[in-house]
Amino acid sequence: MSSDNNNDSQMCIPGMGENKPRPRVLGTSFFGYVPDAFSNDGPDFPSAKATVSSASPLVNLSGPSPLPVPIATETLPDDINPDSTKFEANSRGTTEEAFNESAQNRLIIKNGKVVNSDSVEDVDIYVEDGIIRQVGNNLIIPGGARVIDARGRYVFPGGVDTHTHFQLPFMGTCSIDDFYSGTKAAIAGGTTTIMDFVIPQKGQSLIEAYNEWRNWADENACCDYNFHVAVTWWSEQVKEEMAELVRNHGVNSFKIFMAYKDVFQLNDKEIYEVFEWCKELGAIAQVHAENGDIIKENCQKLLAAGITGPEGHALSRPEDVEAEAVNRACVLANQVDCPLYVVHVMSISAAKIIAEKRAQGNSVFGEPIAASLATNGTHYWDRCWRHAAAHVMGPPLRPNKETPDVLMDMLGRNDLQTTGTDHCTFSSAQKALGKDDFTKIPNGVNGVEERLMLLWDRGVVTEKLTPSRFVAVTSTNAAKIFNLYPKKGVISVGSDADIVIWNPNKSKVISAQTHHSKCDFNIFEGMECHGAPEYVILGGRVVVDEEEMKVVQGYGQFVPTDPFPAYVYDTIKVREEDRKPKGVNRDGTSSGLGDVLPPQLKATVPANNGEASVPAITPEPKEQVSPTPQSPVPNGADYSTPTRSYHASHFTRAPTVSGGRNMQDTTFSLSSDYPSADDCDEDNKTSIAVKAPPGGRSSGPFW
Ligand SMILES: NC(=O)NCCC(=O)O
Ligand SMILES: [Zn+2]
Repeated sequence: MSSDNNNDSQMCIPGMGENKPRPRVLGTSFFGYVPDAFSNDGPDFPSAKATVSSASPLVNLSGPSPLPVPIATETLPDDINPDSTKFEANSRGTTEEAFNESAQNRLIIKNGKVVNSDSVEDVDIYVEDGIIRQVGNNLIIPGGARVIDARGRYVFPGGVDTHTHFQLPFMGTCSIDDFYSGTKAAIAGGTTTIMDFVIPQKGQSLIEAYNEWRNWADENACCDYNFHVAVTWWSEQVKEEMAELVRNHGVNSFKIFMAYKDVFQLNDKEIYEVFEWCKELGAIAQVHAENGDIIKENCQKLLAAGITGPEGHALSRPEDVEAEAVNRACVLANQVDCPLYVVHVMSISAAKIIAEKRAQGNSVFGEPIAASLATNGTHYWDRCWRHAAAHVMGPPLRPNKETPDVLMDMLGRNDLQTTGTDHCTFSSAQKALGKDDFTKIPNGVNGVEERLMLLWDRGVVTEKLTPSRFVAVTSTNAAKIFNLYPKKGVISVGSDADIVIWNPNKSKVISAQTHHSKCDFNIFEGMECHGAPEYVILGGRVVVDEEEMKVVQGYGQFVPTDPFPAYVYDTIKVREEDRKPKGVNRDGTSSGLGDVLPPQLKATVPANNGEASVPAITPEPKEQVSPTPQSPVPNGADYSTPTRSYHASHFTRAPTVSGGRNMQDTTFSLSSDYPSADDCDEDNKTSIAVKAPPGGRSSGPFW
């Protein structure tokens, strides 16, 4: 529920520097605490020991269900946050012994349609101690677990929001949603992991800034989280601190700004060097792509011409100013074979450049956000200043009303890969800092709560996205790119039990009156979404229970990310090898071109112009994954029969005992001479495995 409207106290920076970072008790290894998750012998459930010697019977899920055991509702009073409790413990694993030793840490989700990025299956899920222990049918599980009947519902991995700014000190104020309200809103919408940005001031130590952000998040986050770190200045110290963050602080991504001149913006030489260093460290380089020099000039001209309102913001940052920067960032990153992730893709022109560069083999990923996928920039011309200012963000929303649809189509085709929100909210009072000058309006909009509902309504219901593609772009791809996979982004044995049970037949109307953000405005106000979360499970705990919020302040865990994500860097290695410069051996005996042309030149050479016959490099056209059940597969393979047979052909290791994908398997395959950034991505396949498919639209009558 929206509250605290226009409250000055919201502009402070709560808890700044008071606490030390909280150690992660479970260790940095994804699966250190699930030693047998991948063994064919089957998982050794902690509860099994108790089960054998106790009266608790084994339950066969194909038989009658045991009575549901309601999960503990938090009982600690919390005056400040009435619908949550404060988590007093250091970790959710160690101090909640009572929870862990009781049946309440066991959960069975039955009868749902389980959607992963590469499959849709009618299977049950058994969760114990925060981890998915079994996936399949006729599971043999310990008794006394809570049962959730998911009949008629989809069940998919918790959302991963790649882009938030909670309590960001910015433009003379601080974004109003802190790590408590922001993550609560995330959970309400089905997102269980957020990735926020540490943004040091120019000249500030990156480690010091990182520790500040960790303090804010560690005490308050209701959902899991980690950090990208912005490189806002450049020096030897910054280089060393980037290495330190990668080595010892679980950071594997760094963002540079091409905008915010004189504040955060780096020049091209610096950007080149940051990219080169990211590559060396095995990190992902991220870019806020807008030409800050042009924006500065435009702003001065507009203000001089008397345009001071929010429309000036849009006019100062036209689409080609974004597209130019995206292109430049791609060129720079490509010189040093650095993987590039373009945050908040706001325009068709920018998205097209990403698609073109990917088709040329660049390692580049594009992240449209909830705002660019569901609304447009005509709002900047609204007669109400408050309304127009509420939409101010950079890059701006585009006045072209086609933009959201085109970006959604491009997500469906894998021209774009992930979705975030750039959730960075400012109250109307905060936005009013720029009432006489649009350049002073704090930039930022909401979206962390609405992202999944908007993606489902505008993507799946319209058949631009299949349910599997929805999962890919709301969690799996992000998890793969940032090396969180398979801990996050998949429902499989050994993964964190971050699960959403989604009712495709439920409708919700978005409103600032009912949202969980502290902001007094919602840019999606009045939009009706078909499909909404009914249950959200985080680390095995039911935090949205039939729509009732049961979040716990501080329950969220920091999730460290390792460098060199295989999903990204396997391709980079191949590409780098392919493009290694080689000199020409001029022995005087040959005329014409040698056989050492680099691949990027070969494509432009007529076949008979040299000694070697040179195939043109034509990337495979990307097909939309059709939502039509059991669609024909080009090579004639029948992927409609048992899902795991598809896996068997695609993966090299044996499946797990329940038939799940072996998480140690690589997703990388040398399927083409010249792979694009994620040819290894099963989401690119022209078909997905569908078992007892829902058919047609996701709303309306269900199977
Ligand atoms: N995007 C925006 O307008 N605000 C958040 C800061 C940033 O990402 O530029
Ligand atoms: Zn941002």
